[in-house]
Amino acid sequence: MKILADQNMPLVEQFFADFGEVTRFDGRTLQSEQLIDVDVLLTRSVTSVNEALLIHANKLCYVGTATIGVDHIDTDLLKQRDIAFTSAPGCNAVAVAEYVISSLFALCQENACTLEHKTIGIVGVGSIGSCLREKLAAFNVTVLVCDPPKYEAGQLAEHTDIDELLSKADIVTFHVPLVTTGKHSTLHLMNKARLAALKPGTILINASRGDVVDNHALLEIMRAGAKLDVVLDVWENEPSILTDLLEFVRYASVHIAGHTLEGKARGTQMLYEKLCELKGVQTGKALADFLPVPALTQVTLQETFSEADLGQLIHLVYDVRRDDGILRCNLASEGFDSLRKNYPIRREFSTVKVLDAGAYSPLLQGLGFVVE
Ligand SMILES: NC(=O)c1ccc[n+]([C@@H]2O[C@H](COP(=O)([O-])OP(=O)(O)OC[C@H]3O[C@@H](n4cnc5c(N)ncnc54)[C@H](O)[C@@H]3O)[C@@H](O)[C@H]2O)c1
Ligand SMILES: O=C(O)[C@H](O)[C@H](O)COP(=O)(O)O
Repeated sequence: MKILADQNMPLVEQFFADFGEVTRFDGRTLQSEQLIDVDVLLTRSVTSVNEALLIHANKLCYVGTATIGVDHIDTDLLKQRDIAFTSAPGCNAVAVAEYVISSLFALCQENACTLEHKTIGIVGVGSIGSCLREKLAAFNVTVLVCDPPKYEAGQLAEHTDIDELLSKADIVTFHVPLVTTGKHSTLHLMNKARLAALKPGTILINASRGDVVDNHALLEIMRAGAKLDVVLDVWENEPSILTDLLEFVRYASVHIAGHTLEGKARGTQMLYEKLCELKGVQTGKALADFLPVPALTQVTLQETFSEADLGQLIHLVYDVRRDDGILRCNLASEGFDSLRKNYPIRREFSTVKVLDAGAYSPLLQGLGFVVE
């Protein structure tokens, strides 16, 4: 079996070698000829899997994307051609939720405020939105959620209309798929009118897809003096992003919110499990067999630890400002894709055991730390 895998996908050889020969490709430049005689295609979000790419795919029987978003895949075409397909739902939900938590604590530190009594609007309450909601549950905050498709399907008990949510929220964070048609389209969900209507001081976070926020409109209102704390992980027209926006963005990163080692590796594992299912073989390999020991494994809290120190603990594991620095210092010389490819190792909160957490145990557990 010939397996073609994106070069930025970890652990493919470890998981897939028993199925056949693994060849790597550059996700942005994959050509249709490279799919001749290929049985399995494993992609990330930068490869459009469409008619043009599959024109020479004479043996393709399985396509997997190690991502949650599937806006780069023509799933109808795969169905028509009887090619099995899977994405990796939930693989990086924890990673993105931790990106948001890290951003919020960094902003609180720099703005000399706390999360207490803030109203946080989560738009899109799927894997990521729900994970973030759970992490925020132990804090004294009001969480408003907006997810019309889920609400209409009876899968969400409460729901706040987007415009009402935007009018009330101190913090609004987007976790929707990119949908370009229909009544729940998310293309420019944050258009100029909605951006302009945000209260001064609002924190606006987009770690979903760049096109969900109209970047030119955002630039326009920021240039006109809007007072927003903007955090952008995703951008319109990646990798050629609107660099003029950077000076108005508090934390900017290169679409890496989901790129913890665990998040990326879970994606590969999920594609492996699907292939095992398709081939009717047992899944003999687990993530824990391959993940390296993290650099930081244990932290002991002292009696003096208080909620004011929480940011320090969170940022020990992951500080979004590292990634902001990477983008600002290297974008011009390295380029967006290269910074994604060479993203430094990042681990999840669950890789760190917190000792002597005492009264902070529930809060820390809720955030995802292991508490003993
Ligand atoms: N920045 C990153 O690294 C990164 C990582 C993972 C996912 N993502 C993006 O985040 C998106 C969400 O991920 P997820 O795992 O939570 O997906 P998910 O499919 O589990 O959840 C998405 C939710 O958005 C809801 N939704 C759809 N249209 C909506 C609308 N118009 N308004 C409000 N809600 C709407 C859906 O009903 C669903 O509940 C992905 O589609 C992907 O594009 C980005
Ligand atoms: O949709 C997703 O899962 C993410 O956007 C994904 O983690 C990031 O994209 P990629 O690294 O696959 O290009």
